[in-house]
Amino acid sequence: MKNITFYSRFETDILAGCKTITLREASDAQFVAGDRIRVSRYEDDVFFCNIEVIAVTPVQFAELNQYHAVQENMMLDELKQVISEIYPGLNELFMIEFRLI
Ligand SMILES: CC(=O)Nc1ccn([C@H]2C[C@H](O)[C@@H](CO)O2)c(=O)n1
Repeated sequence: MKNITFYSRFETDILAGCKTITLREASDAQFVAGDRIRVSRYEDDVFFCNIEVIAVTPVQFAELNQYHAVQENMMLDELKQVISEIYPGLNELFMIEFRLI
């Protein structure tokens, strides 16, 4: 089974179903609809759930909007700040939509 990691601070939101997308660089978005993925914490690699990919869609940083913020359970300014810190200067992102399984 494929694997993806999330920073541990997002674990609670994912398990609660409040965070239903993640925005990643191309090398971290090699998934297709229907993939079932093992999810673990980035910091300690502890498994915490499985997800199914609904869709993977290119999105530019400049296009991020309220929809993306709601799906990430963040304010839009906060989301842009988080993305800028993880991927400084990167405009080409991929939105991975997922559901808990
Ligand atoms: C290694 C790595 O990049 N790990 C990541 C990348 C992104 N996230 C989170 C941060 C935001 O909530 C979204 C971005 O859409 O995904 C992460 O947890 N771990």
